[in-house]
This record gives sequence, C-alpha cells and structure tokens, in this order.
Amino acid sequence: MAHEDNKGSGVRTPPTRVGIMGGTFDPIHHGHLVAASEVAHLFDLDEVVFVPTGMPWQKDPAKVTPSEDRYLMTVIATAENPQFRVDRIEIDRHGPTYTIDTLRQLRASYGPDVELFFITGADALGAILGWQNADELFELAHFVGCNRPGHRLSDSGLPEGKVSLVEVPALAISSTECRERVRKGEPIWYLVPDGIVRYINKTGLYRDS
Ligand SMILES: Nc1ncnc2c1ncn2[C@@H]1O[C@H](COP(=O)(O)OP(=O)(O)OP(=O)(O)O)[C@@H](O)[C@H]1O
Ligand SMILES: O=C(O)c1ccc[n+]([C@@H]2O[C@H](COP(=O)([O-])O)[C@@H](O)[C@H]2O)c1
Repeated sequence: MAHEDNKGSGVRTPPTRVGIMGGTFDPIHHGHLVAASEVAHLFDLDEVVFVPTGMPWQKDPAKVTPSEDRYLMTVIATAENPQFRVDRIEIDRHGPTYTIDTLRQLRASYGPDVELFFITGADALGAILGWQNADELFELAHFVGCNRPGHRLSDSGLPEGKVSLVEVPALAISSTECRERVRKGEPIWYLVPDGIVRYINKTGLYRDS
C-alpha cells in the first residue's frame, strides 16, 4: 500500500505519481492548497511538491516579495499535510525562473518511471504557450488545469493528450487580493492558513506595498 504509507504513517516509499504545484505564492492561499489537494485526489498522486518561483520573469521584480519569505510561507502552509512537500529548486537556482529547467531537474532526480503532473490554474494554463521552451514542457510532464473564478479554463492550442482540465472547488482568492487587503488593514483570516496570517503580521509583509 505505497499510497497509504505516504499519507500519514511516517513510512516513506518512493513515489510513482508526483504532482508539482509551481507558484509565486506571494502569499500562498487556500486557492493553491485546495487545487493541489483536489488534483492529488483525482489523479491518485503519492505527493505534491510545491515549488515557489525564484525570479518570476514575467512579474515586476520590484513587486515580488523576497524568495525566502515566500518559501517559508509555503513551508508553513503545507507542513501539516504529509502528502505535501516544498522544494527550493527554483529559489536556489540563479537567473530567471523557467519551468522547463525545473521539470528537467525533477525528471532527472525522480527518474524516467515516475509520472509527473504539473498543476496550474486556468490563468496560468492559458498563458503557457508564452513560457520558455513551451513545446518541450509537455514531453516532461502531464499538465493539469484547474478552474479558477474569473478565468476561462481551456486547452485550446495545447497538444492533445498532454493536458487534463479538472473542476476543483472554486475559491475566488488571489495573492494580489490578499496583499491588497493587508495593505488596507483588512483581514485575511480564512483566505490563507492561520500560520500565514501570523507570519505576515509578525514580519510586516505587504503593509506598505
Ligand atoms: N484561487 C485559485 N484557484 C485555482 N488555482 C489558483 C488559484 N489561485 C492561484 N492558482 C494557481 O496557482 C498557481 C500559482 O499562482 P500564484 O502564486 O501566481 O497565485 P495568484 O493568486 O495567481 O497570484 P497573483 O494574484 O499575485 O498573480 C497558478 O497556476 C495559478 O493559476
Ligand atoms: O517557464 C516559464 O517561462 C514560466 C512563465 C510564467 C510562469 N511560469 C510558472 O508558472 C507557475 C505559476 O506562475 P505565477 O507567475 O502565476 O505564479 C510558476 O511555477 C511559474 O514558474 C513559468
């Protein structure tokens, strides 16, 4: 029962089906966590690896929180789930963050027999043809697109058989809105895990952004 072992007894067996949840996580919120949990369930994944971006090249660097804060928040938010882990692979890599590099590295470390599933929301999936080496991405992992309020979920233009579209419980939460709420002094309780509210309060993140 390899899957059961990875879901709580503390005994680790090598995973065979691995989800990868990439994101800036600035901050991580319940929309990310629900999508990862639901895809893990639907695709019978052994684990989901959260990969906070190092330098998201399509975002304004001046507006992105230091990677160590985003990494720590991702660890805090996922710590209680034995199926979730966080990888520093993009935080520790220099230069702009390209998913193609991450998938190549993860493919090399997991080996050829492990199935990789890259989890995205509808907005990210819709922009994927603008990513670095877009064609090769689909050779390294299967892509799973999740519905997200305010965005149309579509695989139009994407290679056939390489992408699945799934319905997850819809949460109209974005990191942008969380940051904005903190800046305005509005609560973010229940939009993000309690530990993230406390981390943001303790560090003063987003207050003056
Ligand atoms: N509420 C949500 N439901 C489903 N998927 C989501 C949701 N929020 C984010 N995602 C997906 O999670 C991944 C990482 O998203 P990201 O860290 O950029 O969060 P975000 O809320 O979109 O941030 P921002 O508002 O700063 O752009 C992306 O694939 C994104 O589409
Ligand atoms: O590889 C690329 O060129 C690329 C361009 C934009 C986004 N991504 C990845 O898409 C995921 C979601 O990104 P974001 O910006 O919505 O947080 C995250 O893992 C990013 O590294 C990847």
